[in-house]
Amino acid sequence: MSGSSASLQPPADAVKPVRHPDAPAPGDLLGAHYEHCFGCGPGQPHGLHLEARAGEGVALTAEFTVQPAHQGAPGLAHGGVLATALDETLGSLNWLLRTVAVTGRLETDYVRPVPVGTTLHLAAEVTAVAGRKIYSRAVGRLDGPDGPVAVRADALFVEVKVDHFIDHGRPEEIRAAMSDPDQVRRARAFEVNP
Ligand SMILES: CCCCCCCC(=O)SCCNC(=O)CCNC(=O)[C@H](O)C(C)(C)COP(=O)(O)OP(=O)(O)OC[C@H]1O[C@@H](n2cnc3c(N)ncnc32)[C@H](O)[C@@H]1OP(=O)(O)O
Repeated sequence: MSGSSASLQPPADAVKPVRHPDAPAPGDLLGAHYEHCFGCGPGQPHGLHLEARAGEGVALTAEFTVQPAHQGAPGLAHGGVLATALDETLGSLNWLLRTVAVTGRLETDYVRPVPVGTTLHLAAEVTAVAGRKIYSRAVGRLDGPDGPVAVRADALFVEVKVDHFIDHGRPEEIRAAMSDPDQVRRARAFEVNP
């Protein structure tokens, strides 16, 4: 069974997403937005180290290889980790819009078990935008970009101001991220247009 809930159906006045003119070119790796991000950061030993690559329009692809640290049942990826991979992939789309946004709702279908050692091939796209609301979907496949579907998600991201992170984040990490001398890294920690 699948199908997303009513709150993930774009309203009648939703518009098509517009790729930002400064978005990375199709085929370019997006790179980690923040060193300590559990989804993509190189500084998280047990993180997913997910690598996303810009596609055409407001779409991208990503890969994540399931490690032993990501198990739920013996030899199988934990469902929450797979949801994280989908969330991270979907969240990366906002970089192509250059909109700062956070996940409001994420609905996941688990279609096939994902063994440890598997590389999950993810593809995601923004389907519609309505004011601050960004509607998107993603699919994760086994054995290659055209392999069998293992997971699917529909999501709603909500645009926020950078204050969202400043007001709610733990001061130590906020201070460290804000004092990074690299201007691009500093901005991307919050996915703000540098
Ligand atoms: C830097 C980027 C990193 C990316 C990492 C990957 C992405 C992530 O994991 S982000 C972390 C997880 N997410 C969070 O922590 C978000 C926590 N939630 C919040 O902060 C707030 O609830 C937030 C910002 C989503 C919405 O709050 P707020 O800004 O007050 O907006 P609010 O007025 O409630 O909602 C705006 C619209 O979105 C809709 N909406 C908000 N949440 C939901 C939801 N869960 N389901 C459906 N609709 C929703 C509202 O109905 C409203 O719609 P409308 O404009 O039609 O009335």
